[in-house]
Amino acid sequence: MKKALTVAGSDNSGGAGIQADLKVFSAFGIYGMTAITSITVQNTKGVIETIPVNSQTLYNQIKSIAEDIGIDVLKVGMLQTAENVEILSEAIDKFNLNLNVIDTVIKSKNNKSLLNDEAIDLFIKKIIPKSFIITPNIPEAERLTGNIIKDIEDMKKSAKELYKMGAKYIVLKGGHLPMENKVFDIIYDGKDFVILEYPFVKAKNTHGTGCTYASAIASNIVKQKDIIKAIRIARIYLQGAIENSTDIGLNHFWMH
Ligand SMILES: Nc1ncnc2c1ncn2[C@@H]1O[C@H](COP(=O)(O)OP(=O)(O)OP(=O)(O)O)[C@@H](O)[C@H]1O
Ligand SMILES: Cc1ncc(CO)c(N)n1
Repeated sequence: MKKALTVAGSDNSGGAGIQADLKVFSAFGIYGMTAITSITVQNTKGVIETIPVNSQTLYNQIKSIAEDIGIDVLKVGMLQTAENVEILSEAIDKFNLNLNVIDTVIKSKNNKSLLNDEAIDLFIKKIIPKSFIITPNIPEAERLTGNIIKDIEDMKKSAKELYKMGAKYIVLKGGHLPMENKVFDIIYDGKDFVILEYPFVKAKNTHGTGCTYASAIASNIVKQKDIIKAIRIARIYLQGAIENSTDIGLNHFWMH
């Protein structure tokens, strides 16, 4: 059984963060493990409170798993503090966590900060160059590049600039920019663009789509070498989770 570690915040409402990641790993038959960066208080309406975990405790959580059970793939979500960014960078080097999916979480849907302003430059400097895949949404890509993104051409331009920051694959998610009832994700590997096009679903609650997508990608890149195929499988799974969602949120187990 492949083993995945998620380094992320706890979402007590179960839709995003650590809780979503563990559901996704389970749906794909992956053994899921956690290193919690922040305890958040949230519900279907949004994030109410965030309490960061001490960065040494974060490091110890990663170390205890890396030195014992082992980590086949790493998924990273909310980090909240500069100290957590710094310690994660050390842990990636120390434990060779090079097969990873880094979700560039900056803000929640209700605009609550999930990565402090002073941590963003450090994240660009220390984490993006060590990333295998990064998965920014449109506002995050705008914040990281300084660009304004209004259409697919803008998405492609920003994907190229994000690639130059050092990740091997960029998955620029277009959920915030629906066009004619369609959503587009742009994948860029430094050479070619792949565009994934899906119908926009008028779901009541899509809380946690970003976390769910990133952990589905992590679950699949550890199973097979064709990265584009792995991302496609993750996107099909995500669409099913959205289409089968309820008022509470995504249905992570729609395949079962
Ligand atoms: N209503 C929708 N219908 C279909 N696909 C969607 C919808 N909303 C989001 N998606 C898809 O979900 C994925 C995540 O997109 P989005 O840009 O919303 O990420 P996110 O903002 O990081 O998510 P979150 O912050 O809620 O975790 C993308 O693949 C996007 O295309
Ligand atoms: C813990 C956590 N991570 C990420 C997000 C972004 O969806 C959230 N709302 N909560």
